[in-house]
Amino acid sequence: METKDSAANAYAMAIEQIESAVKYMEIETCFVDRLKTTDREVTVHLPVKMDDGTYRIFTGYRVQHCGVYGPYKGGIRYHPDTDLDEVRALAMWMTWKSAVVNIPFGGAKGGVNCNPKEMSSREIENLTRRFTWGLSNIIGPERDIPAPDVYTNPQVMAWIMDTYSILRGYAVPGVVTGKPLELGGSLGRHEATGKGVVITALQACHQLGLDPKGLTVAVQGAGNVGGVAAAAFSKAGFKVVAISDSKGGIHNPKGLDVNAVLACKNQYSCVIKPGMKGDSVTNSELLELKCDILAPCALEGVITKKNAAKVKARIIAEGANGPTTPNADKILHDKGAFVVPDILANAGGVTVSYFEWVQNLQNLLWDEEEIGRRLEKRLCSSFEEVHGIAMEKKVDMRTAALILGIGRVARALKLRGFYP
Ligand SMILES: NC(=O)C1=CN([C@@H]2O[C@H](COP(=O)(O)OP(=O)(O)OC[C@H]3O[C@@H](n4cnc5c(N)ncnc54)[C@H](O)[C@@H]3O)[C@@H](O)[C@H]2O)C=CC1
Ligand SMILES: O=C(O)CCC(=O)C(=O)O
Repeated sequence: METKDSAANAYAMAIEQIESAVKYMEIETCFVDRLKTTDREVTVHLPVKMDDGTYRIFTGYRVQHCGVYGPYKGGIRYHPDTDLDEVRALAMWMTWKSAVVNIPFGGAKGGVNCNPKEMSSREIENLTRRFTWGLSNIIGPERDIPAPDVYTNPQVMAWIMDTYSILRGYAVPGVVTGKPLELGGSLGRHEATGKGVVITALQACHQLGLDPKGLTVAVQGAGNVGGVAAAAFSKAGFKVVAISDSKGGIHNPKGLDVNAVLACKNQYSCVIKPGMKGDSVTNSELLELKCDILAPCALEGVITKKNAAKVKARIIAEGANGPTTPNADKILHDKGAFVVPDILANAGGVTVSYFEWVQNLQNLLWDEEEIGRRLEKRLCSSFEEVHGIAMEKKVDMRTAALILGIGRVARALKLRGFYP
């Protein structure tokens, strides 16, 4: 039961989602209980030398939810609001996501409670090396493979890889994905999540009989996911009418010059500056704009029971993890909105991370065309599977994706010998 209907507790959201999905499944209670708990939760306290010579203690987490399929997998976020419950939820969503796209990874997530915007590059490097050292016994190419998430990037992955490699005594590129290309990163990984949002949104348009040409899109978030998604929507013929970042957004109903907005973000760390064709918009206003597709690509818990009825988009393509609360899901479903859930819409990232890991283990390099082709094929077939379940069981796409993901994980647990 959802009481707060906000991002206040992502873990409560994740548990409520499991409870809704299992109502449509034949699954023993012991599996449900097992999947509501995590395999391992590590909290580390990290003394970090700051540029002024003082030390600050940061708290970091790595939660491994379920590793029945293979190594745990999931990003690491650096954010001032990160806490254990958020990381637990994100780890659970990783388990379902990998299962939905049928990738042999378990779910994990990591986070450090910090504000990287107020830290120098050296301080972030010191923090990252300490964090890696703290996790060094539980991560590794066969154990748990981090990747970028909010406010981390390929450089942070390079520091993780370097620290882990120093501890092992040889270079271990497969310990992280989303690395710089020079260190064994994969072509197409940077673009994968945002492109995946567009690939799955196109599938949703197809299901609804909508011609994508000229459909309007509002994108919340202008980082790795939102920025790439906005550019890919525009390239695919959609009209992007709004883009935001943490400071607010820009809106132009006639369509934005996406490249100019992203160049502004790159140069000035904001999406709007005087002289640009568009009006400023707050992040909450953006969610309620008149548009055909809304792509929340920033943080969790932004579409709630307070604003869901005011969302005008016909398709919600969830680039972010957990942007919609369970109460909001019901409201959106009742008003006929088509939600492409996070564990499908943003699964392009982990899919190409899997390709990166496979390339690292085999010491080979696939070209970008091959990666793009494999990514599209996997996302489209996963969309079809999820949509098929939604039709058969008469449920929304999130419930269908959870039924698929939870079902696969429960079957794997049973085969491994986790019997009632
Ligand atoms: N990077 C990846 O491959 C994947 C990321 N995700 C999810 O996508 C979301 C975004 O992640 P990234 O783009 O990687 O992070 P990022 O750090 O590259 O970008 C985050 C963006 O969100 C904006 N933002 C931060 N707080 C905001 C707020 N309160 N309102 C509006 N915008 C805000 C930032 O300004 C920035 O533009 C997260 O939910 C993450 O878990 C999901 C799958 C894969
Ligand atoms: O690329 C990965 O391994 C995971 C990315 C991630 O953190 C996510 O999908 O939420």
